[in-house]
Amino acid sequence: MTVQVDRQVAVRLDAVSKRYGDLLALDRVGLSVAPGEFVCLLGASGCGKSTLLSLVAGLDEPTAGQITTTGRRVAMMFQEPALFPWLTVAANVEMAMRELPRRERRARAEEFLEMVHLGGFGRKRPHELSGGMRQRVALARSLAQDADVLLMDEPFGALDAMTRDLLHDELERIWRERELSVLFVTHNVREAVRLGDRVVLLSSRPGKVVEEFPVRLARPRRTDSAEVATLAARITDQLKQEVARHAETSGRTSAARPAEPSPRPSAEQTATPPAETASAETASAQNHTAETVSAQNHTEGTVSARNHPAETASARNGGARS
Ligand SMILES: Nc1ncnc2c1ncn2[C@@H]1O[C@H](COP(=O)(O)OP(=O)(O)OP(=O)(O)O)[C@@H](O)[C@H]1O
Repeated sequence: MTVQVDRQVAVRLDAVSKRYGDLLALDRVGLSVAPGEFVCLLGASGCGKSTLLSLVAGLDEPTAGQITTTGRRVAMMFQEPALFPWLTVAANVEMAMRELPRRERRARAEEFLEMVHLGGFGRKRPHELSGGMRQRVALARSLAQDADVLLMDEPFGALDAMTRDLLHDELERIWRERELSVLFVTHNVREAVRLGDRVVLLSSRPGKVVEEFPVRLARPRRTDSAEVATLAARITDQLKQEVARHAETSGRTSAARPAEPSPRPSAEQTATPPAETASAETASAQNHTAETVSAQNHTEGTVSARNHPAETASARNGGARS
């Protein structure tokens, strides 16, 4: 493993591949996120988006290639907030700051809860909060890790449209205020255009970067604005082509070889994505987190660099894994 510091990028993947047995999940992916940049990652179900995030988080190792992160700390947020149900909201946030003295931890937890507009909810238990509020707690916990790189795996996928809109606004505000670098996975093309400085499209298995779309629209954006819709439609067209191309390729492959059982519905097995969302392909949205992140890591909620030994070198000091 090479360790290097590069302050010019928050995250960089150089020719990163990941193989699970016979399955090539990612194929020589090249991608970078600049410090302070917000990059959204889109692609059909099963193209390797979560795999990519877990490699960057250090939860798994690439089969080939190199990953460089320069963040002091990398925090990860999942679709399910995974809070400890027996702890109060404040204690859940404090968990991310175990190295601090108790009094300081408490004060800082309250600050972070204020930041996500949950001041005064610290004594509640997670079950007393709505889904959106729980996700805010998860966001507060990520921030409490003092992360400057935030990896987000469909964090708002399970929320209703109105709550999602509100959280988009809050995430955008916090991203700006704290100068975070964000790599955000979503199936929702409009969400990607609403939030991203850049939208990166991954091909279907194996996952590979097929196109990048800079989003040059003024902020704050509205998910339902004409400008967002126009770019989202362009990206959706490209995504559809990619899904169709993959269906053709895998059709040829399966004609040559007997089909292997698939652990989850793939893009080509389901309906063509409707305009501006890739999520029609994903019957797996609910299963997703459970499938790709171990229960243990997940219980830790926002997995911090500190909590994961493999992340330590890169996340704390900036470093590269290969
Ligand atoms: N631990 C694992 N062991 C074996 N195969 C895996 C593992 N994790 C992921 N895969 C496979 O790798 C491929 C990519 O999975 P991944 O979850 O990264 O895709 P995704 O794009 O995030 O999917 P979705 O959009 O449905 O969440 C899939 O075919 C999946 O079945």
